[in-house]
Amino acid sequence: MEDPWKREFEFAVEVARKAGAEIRKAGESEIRVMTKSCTVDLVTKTDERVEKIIIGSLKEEFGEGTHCFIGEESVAKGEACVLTDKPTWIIDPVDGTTNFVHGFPFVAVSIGFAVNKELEFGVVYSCLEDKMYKAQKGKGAFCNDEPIQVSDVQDIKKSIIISEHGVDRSPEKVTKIFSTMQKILCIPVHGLRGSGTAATNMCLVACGAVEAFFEIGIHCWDIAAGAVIVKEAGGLLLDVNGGPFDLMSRRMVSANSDTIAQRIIKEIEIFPVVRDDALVQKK
Ligand SMILES: O=P(O)(O)O[C@@H]1[C@H](O)[C@@H](O)[C@H](O)[C@@H](O)[C@@H]1O
Ligand SMILES: [Mg+2]
Repeated sequence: MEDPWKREFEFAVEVARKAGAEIRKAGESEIRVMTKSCTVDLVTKTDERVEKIIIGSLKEEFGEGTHCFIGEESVAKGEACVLTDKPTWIIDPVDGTTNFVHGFPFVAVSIGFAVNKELEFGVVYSCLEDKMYKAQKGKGAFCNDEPIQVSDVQDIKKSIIISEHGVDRSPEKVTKIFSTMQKILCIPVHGLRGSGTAATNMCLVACGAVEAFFEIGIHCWDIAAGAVIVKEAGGLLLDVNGGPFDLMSRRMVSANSDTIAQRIIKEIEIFPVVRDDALVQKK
């Protein structure tokens, strides 16, 4: 099978590893914490610096203007968040920023790549675990170059489900989030987990450590890379209402099978979120 984006894929792995080393080094010294949308939506100088390193390296390697970029911290500063047909890098420089600030050991660099709005490959580097997850469309999923695949558990009562509460602390949303988690827990499932980073959660689905991850409130940069990795590991992605996966919708279910996905979807109490491509952009 032809491999038109091989060079971009291989370079993305290199850049993710370099970015991970920067994050580990930064974690050894004072971390300056700032906030974005609310007091618990944290960002650090490391997030911003690492995103600049990633995008700068990609522009240097592939030229200015040939590719588009959607980066979490660039969007936070007002850059557009619109997916066009052009080759587009979808980047979360530090997924699990709150974990990074607290020294909780799950922090990932997430680099997705889409062409004609189709995800071509994804790289997630869990840098404190030194686990490099990667996948190209049609070519399987790997962790540290070993093939990975989703769990074969079909009985929801023998599953672990992973989700996150996000940064929105409004009572109506928190109630829906925890009511959903309570319903799933009391199916009962073996357990509920949350690593604190969507990208890592998706890789845990891909390697069979958990059966499904769902979340309402994530962003395209949290899940673009993980989406390819889950699919190439034999999993599937859906909207939380059971419809087709929509990268920009800020909600999704990723699972090892449709059986598990549909059982989870039955319990999810949906609340509205503003799409990534409807975010107000810099004038
Ligand atoms: O803000 P980052 O750390 O990039 O993303 C985090 C996780 O990916 C997500 O799952 C979590 O719910 C979110 O709160 C947090 O922003
Ligand atoms: Mg992030």
